[in-house]
Amino acid sequence: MGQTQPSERIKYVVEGGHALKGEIEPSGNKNAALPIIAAALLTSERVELTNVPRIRDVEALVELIQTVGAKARWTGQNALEIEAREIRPADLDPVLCSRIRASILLAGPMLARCGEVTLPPPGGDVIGRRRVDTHFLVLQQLGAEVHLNGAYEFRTSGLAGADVFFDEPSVTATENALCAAVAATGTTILRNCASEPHVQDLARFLIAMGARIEGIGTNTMVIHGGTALSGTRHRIGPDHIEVGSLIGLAAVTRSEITIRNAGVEHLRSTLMNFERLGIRCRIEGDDLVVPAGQEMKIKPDFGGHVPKIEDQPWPAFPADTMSIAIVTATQCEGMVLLFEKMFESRMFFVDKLIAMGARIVLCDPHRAVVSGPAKLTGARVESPDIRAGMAMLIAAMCAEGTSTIENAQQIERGYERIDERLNALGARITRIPPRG
Ligand SMILES: CC(=O)N[C@H]1[C@@H](OP(=O)(O)OP(=O)(O)OC[C@H]2O[C@@H](n3ccc(=O)[nH]c3=O)[C@H](O)[C@@H]2O)O[C@H](CO)[C@@H](O)[C@@H]1O
Ligand SMILES: C=C(OP(=O)(O)O)C(=O)O
Repeated sequence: MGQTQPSERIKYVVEGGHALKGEIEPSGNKNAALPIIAAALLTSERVELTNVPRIRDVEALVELIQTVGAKARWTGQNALEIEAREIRPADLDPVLCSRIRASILLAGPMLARCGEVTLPPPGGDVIGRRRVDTHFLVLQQLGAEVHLNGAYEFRTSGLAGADVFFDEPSVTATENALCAAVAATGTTILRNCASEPHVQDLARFLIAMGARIEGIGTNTMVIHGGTALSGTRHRIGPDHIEVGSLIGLAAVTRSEITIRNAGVEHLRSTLMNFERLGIRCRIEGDDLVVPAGQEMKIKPDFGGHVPKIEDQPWPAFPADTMSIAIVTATQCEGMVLLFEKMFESRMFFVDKLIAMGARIVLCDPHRAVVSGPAKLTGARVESPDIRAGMAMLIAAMCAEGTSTIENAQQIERGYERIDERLNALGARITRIPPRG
């Protein structure tokens, strides 16, 4: 079922300096598809999902739900059917779990269906410490016992609603709590929880299954648990991080592109921060036009002070768009501080941009000052994580000469057929090996 083997090394050879033109549609949101696939285990009935991104992380989670007994079948390029008639808390492959962060998302649904699950530690992007404490905190309050024994052992004799306060608005912990709470008896209140578009999408999916959830899109959700959950059909929403990536890409390559069905209601903080870099987009219905000839002048704060782009929990600027903002800023006139608060090593990739000619001072693991514009030159670089990989692809596309991006399978964990889709707009990306 996997499109590429885990051990397969992929590289992109990119010829820089080509402007793009045309229309593109974002894929479904990876971080919505993952909890929704896990939540399909909550019912024994058939769930039909469309607009599922066909990416490595999704393929890995599909393999994991098959291990516990679910039947999963791709019925189209982006259509996935799941039927979890009989589920058992089988041993999950530690290597597969360590490849994706989302393996932890099986905790809530498996507790609800089987009363137990043992999960090897999750993986995901290597961008700093990936804490799981919030997952334990919230699931314990909903009636689970958690033991650390190399793997994480979750067990419950019955989930019960509770008034839960999150120590931080963790995205995947909120998703686990939602799945546990819909199956718990009584009412649950989740306070200080996450509210990202993918959390909202999961909540809507659960409602379509029969759950009762209030407060979607806010940091307090109320769940009236214990309702019977049935099969349903659901379309995964567009990936707002991919939209942010496309905006940055269009701006630095001086291209005009139209992003169709961009999910504009989720783009306010993204658009606001690109405007700080002198990049303005036009909203036309649910499409987003990135016009050519952007000003690309960083707007100082009032009084001429250096402005700041910082990530924060939703609805503020998403952490996953930070690497894209950094590479985009290298092509803008002026100076800006980029402040990443969530992960200790997400910014380390800037040394690769510096090697290409970018003017960046990494002040500490969380803050970088970018001064632009800088002429970038093609180089051989390696992608450490999904978003840094995309940032390097963007850099390579606006650089003079040819670049090679090694470890591009990282990019493909999060972006579907990105080489093909960008080449259709005029990019020159050669994937090695070619797609089979
Ligand atoms: C599969 C999935 O959905 N992955 C996303 C999810 O990961 P994930 O759910 O793993 O990330 P969390 O939301 O739990 O937290 C991420 C990190 O940020 C820190 N933290 C969190 C909240 C906060 O207000 N302040 C803060 O500093 C945490 O300590 C942690 O180190 O959310 C992250 C933050 O949006 C994204 O980068 C990931 O793409
Ligand atoms: C950090 C990311 O993903 P994950 O949490 O799956 O590692 C990301 O999508 O940028």
